[in-house]
Amino acid sequence: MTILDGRRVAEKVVAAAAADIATLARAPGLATVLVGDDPASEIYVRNKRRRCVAAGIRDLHRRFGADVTQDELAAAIRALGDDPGVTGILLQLPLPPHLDADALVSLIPPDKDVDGLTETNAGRLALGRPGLSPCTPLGVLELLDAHGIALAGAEAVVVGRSNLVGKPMAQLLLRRHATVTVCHSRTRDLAAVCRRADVLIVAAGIPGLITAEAVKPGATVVDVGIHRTPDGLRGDVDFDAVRAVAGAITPVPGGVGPMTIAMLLANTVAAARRTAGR
Ligand SMILES: Nc1nc(=O)c2c([nH]1)NC[C@@H]1CN(c3ccc(C(=O)N[C@@H](CCC(=O)O)C(=O)O)cc3)C=[N+]21
Repeated sequence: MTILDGRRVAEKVVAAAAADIATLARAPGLATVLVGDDPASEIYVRNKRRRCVAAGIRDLHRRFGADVTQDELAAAIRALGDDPGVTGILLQLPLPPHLDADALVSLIPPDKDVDGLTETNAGRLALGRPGLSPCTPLGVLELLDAHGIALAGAEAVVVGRSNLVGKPMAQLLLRRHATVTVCHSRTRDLAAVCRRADVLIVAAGIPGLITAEAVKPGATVVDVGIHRTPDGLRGDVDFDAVRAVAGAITPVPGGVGPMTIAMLLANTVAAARRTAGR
């Protein structure tokens, strides 16, 4: 059984991004936009900024109170979009409920959209054209590739259908010639579908959802979930039970999370190149 070590692979991706940045005429500038005071979001954004700064990215953080209006935030995102010194924009989700996240994401110029969340980038991914894709699914692929896990012709099952993870994950796996099934909360007999998977990717947001009976012996299991429990950080996969049947598995923490941040750096470099026309 192989542990898919996200921290180790992330180090390599970050080092490659830092080397790329050193060759650019001007360092990329990433605007992380954080609204409100959700403690988990604060930790994620702090980690993202720290890694970016260490790689030579200019940190253009913007912080707004939970009571910011849609119009104020829209004006701020438009200003970042117009600012040539800002080469990437990340709007941390979720937003407080009075804000329309879709409308705000739509204001991000597609070539500054380091999260790959705009309609343009989702469409580019669906059509197989070059663009920016979401960091978490990109990180999952990078982690699988680093461990030589074959995707062409493999049965891949994705649990979860969010715009940030499940849907783009399915698109990326299709692009890599996997046979892709997408499951969700209304799937009948989730365990039976998951058991077909050679590669099982779980992004459901439900702690411990995947137990050993849902995993084919020898399968690769990637856990995108992250939950703060009294026993510490846990994923969507019952790690201790599933590791006994899986051929390879990601830990939480130390699996997909560090890869997400590493791919943010890679996307920030790609976005800077796109906006500079290189
Ligand atoms: N617009 C947007 N883009 C995102 O990419 C995005 C988002 N919104 N909203 C929330 C999720 C969550 N996310 C994580 C990033 C890093 C870790 C990470 O570094 N995890 C560490 C543990 C860190 C800790 O929580 O202590 C690990 O798994 O080893 C986790 C989760 C990005 N997200």
